[in-house]
Amino acid sequence: MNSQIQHLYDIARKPERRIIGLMSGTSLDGLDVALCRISGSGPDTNVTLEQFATVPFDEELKAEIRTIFAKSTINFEQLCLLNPYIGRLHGQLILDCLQNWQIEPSSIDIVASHGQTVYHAPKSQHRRDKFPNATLQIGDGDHIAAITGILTFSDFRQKHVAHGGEGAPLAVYGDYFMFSEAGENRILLNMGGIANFTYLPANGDASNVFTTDTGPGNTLLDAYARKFLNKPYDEDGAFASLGQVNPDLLQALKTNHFFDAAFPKTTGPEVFNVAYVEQAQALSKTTNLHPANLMATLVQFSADTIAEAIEQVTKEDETYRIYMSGGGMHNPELTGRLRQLLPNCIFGLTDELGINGDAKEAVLFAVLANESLAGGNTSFGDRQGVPTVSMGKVSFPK
Ligand SMILES: Nc1ncnc2c1ncn2[C@@H]1O[C@H](COP(=O)(O)OP(=O)(O)OP(=O)(O)O)[C@@H](O)[C@H]1O
Ligand SMILES: CC(=O)N[C@H]1[C@@H]2OC[C@@H](O2)[C@@H](O)[C@@H]1O[C@H](C)C(=O)O
Repeated sequence: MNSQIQHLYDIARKPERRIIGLMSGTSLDGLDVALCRISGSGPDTNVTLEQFATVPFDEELKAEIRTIFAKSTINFEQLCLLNPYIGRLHGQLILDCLQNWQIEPSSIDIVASHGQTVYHAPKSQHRRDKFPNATLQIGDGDHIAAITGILTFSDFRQKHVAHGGEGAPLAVYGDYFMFSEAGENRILLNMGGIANFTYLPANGDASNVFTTDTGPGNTLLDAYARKFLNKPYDEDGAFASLGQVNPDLLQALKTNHFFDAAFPKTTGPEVFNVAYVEQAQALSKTTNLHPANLMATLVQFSADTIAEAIEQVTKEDETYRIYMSGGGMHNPELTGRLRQLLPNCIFGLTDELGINGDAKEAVLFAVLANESLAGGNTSFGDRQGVPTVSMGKVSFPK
């Protein structure tokens, strides 16, 4: 037997595994590196976050990725070059983090890498009947395994697509395994570039659990922060706080079939981008809006669409706790508006549940790899969008 197969088998049988989860999201802010200690599987999964770092991307790398990111027409050579480049870079960043933390790479069992999404195209978006849901993440796992010498799981989303899902959101699995609590209706709200939430009913019934994207989180705010402020984001919503919401533009922004589609559903910056906003401005005759008013309207757009989606799963006579994560939780303009819109919900952070909200998505991929190794038995019912599968492809270091 190939000794690497034996090694994989041995890791799968361990009572506890050390797994590094990696996430580089739609905001292109940096690589989230979460070193987790995980035991059990399925609803008995136990995660301790040992270390966490976000390694910021420099402007040069962001610019390279942006040449192909969420664009329907790109330079194919650039895509081909970035695939191994990002894999090697992620591998090197893992080694750097381990060195900072004074941890030997040989003590890590698995790397679980999301990669960089470069294009996301569910059927509802591409609308070409003969083609399935589609999504593409790059930063090949073979390069991460070769550089780090650590067994690597990667490319988690394709299996979800192969079983009828849209390849996202995958948060449903990790959120159910880590955060489901009998007796409490929970909503795990992640506000990254795109916002999504997981609904965890108090009865703990896996067949009622789902995660759905709600639309933009920070992606439009960041795009206009780059444009108006020459900064990667509007820190603490300071610029947005100077503006007034324009109701006509807000209405035009909310006019899109994505918001009428049933849960679970996904989207990305392929839809919600500067061109989308410019079109809404043209339709609502608000092209001359003051930049601060535009920013305030975009914050309201994110808040309204998140709140309206959450209202669809909440009942007036029940209590819900919302646990926030993702960069948007740091923006008081966004969270303040959400609190106003959802007065019946009690707001907190996933940190209260033991997982740092900035690390949550990276932890998810560690949990998914753990499930592929040691679980895979939890049924989420026979629903499209939450297939019961083991995700991730294996890369051996040699
Ligand atoms: N202090 C702050 N004030 C305002 N916004 C902030 C602040 N801190 C972080 N953010 C926002 O959070 C973003 C990063 O969020 P996060 O890392 O969760 O995104 P992501 O993981 O790339 O996205 P996705 O979940 O869509 O893949 C930043 O680009 C910025 O918009
Ligand atoms: C295709 C893709 O990368 N989607 C991301 C993105 O970022 C947030 C939202 O859009 C979510 O659908 C997903 O990531 C999280 C980790 C998920 O799959 O749950």
